[in-house]
Amino acid sequence: MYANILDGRKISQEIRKNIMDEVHKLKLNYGITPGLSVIIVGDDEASHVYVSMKEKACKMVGFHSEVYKLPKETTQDQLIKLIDGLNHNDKIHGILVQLPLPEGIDENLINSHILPSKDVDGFHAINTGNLLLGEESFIPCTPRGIIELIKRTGEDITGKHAVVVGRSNIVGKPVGVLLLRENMTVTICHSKTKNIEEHLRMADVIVAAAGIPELIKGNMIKKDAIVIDAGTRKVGDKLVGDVEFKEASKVASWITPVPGGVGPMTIAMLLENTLKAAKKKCE
Ligand SMILES: NC(=O)C1=CN([C@@H]2O[C@H](COP(=O)(O)OP(=O)(O)OC[C@H]3O[C@@H](n4cnc5c(N)ncnc54)[C@H](OP(=O)(O)O)[C@@H]3O)[C@@H](O)[C@H]2O)C=CC1
Ligand SMILES: Nc1nc(=O)c2c([nH]1)NC[C@@H]1CN(c3ccc(C(=O)N[C@@H](CCC(=O)O)C(=O)O)cc3)C=[N+]21
Repeated sequence: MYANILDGRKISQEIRKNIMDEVHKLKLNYGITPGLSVIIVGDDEASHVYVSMKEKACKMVGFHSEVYKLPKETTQDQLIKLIDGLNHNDKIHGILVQLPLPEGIDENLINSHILPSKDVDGFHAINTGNLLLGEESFIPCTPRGIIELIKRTGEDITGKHAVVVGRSNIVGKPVGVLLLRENMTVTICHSKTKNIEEHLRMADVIVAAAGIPELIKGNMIKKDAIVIDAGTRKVGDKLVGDVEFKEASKVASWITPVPGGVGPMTIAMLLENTLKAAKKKCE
């Protein structure tokens, strides 16, 4: 094993500890308890697992947390009414609608019904636009977690080449924007990219977010690259990333494991965003 491991579990624990302290101060000085509402529609098993992880994390740091579990037949209008109520609820500082939503519900439309100041996922068009403009905004949790992991390597990435695999609105695209903000030169690959291996071999930083188990092999990675694997896919009863971990860790300088890499960081960043939303109440 050549690579250093970026231990998302450990880093997220440190972040949570800080959040816990901040929550304590916020309660003591302002009487505010950060509150997060999570809405989940339908009965996708993996989504329910993620939501209960979020709920548990909220409880651990002393947040007020509410989960709304709605049947898959829920209409767009019903969902909007629920969001409207939460927008007006003073106990709630952050609202998250778990994706994907059942067919027939417009995700962008739903996300843009959340007040931008409570949009802790950063998926509202206003937050998305501000991210692109370089203005203050809520930054999506997984991309934020990925940048935090890269920073923890301590390596200077200025002017170096990043290759992102995946262009979704929740991971690939925003992570590309954030890497650009870190002064990297960014290539974004996707399912139509013809010469993906060629791009990968040039990368100083690889961010994998395709959701294809072990798509990226060890021999596609440049020596000493930083490899961040956001992919998570159940194969049998194992959770597998987009990177062939064993081979990749023989060439990369830093690598994230799956599980225990990007996943826990996503949740830590959700807590940070919710804390930030609650703190705005004290300004
Ligand atoms: N750890 C965490 O906290 C999180 C993990 N995830 C995981 O990250 C992965 C991606 O999630 P998400 O962005 O929502 O997924 P999407 O399915 O929305 O997007 C996948 C992206 O990967 C691209 N892609 C698919 N196949 C290939 C291929 N063979 N070569 C290159 N690119 C390909 C797609 O291209 P195209 O656009 O052309 O279709 C698309 O842009 C999943 O495994 C998901 O579980 C997601 C969110 C959080
Ligand atoms: N509105 C919205 N916001 C999201 O942030 C969001 C979403 N929808 N839909 C789905 C994806 C996925 N996601 C994960 C969060 C944590 C882990 C995580 O902590 N995973 C653990 C393992 C968990 C397990 O064992 O299954 C790990 O990687 O170590 C994974 C995935 C957030 N997402």
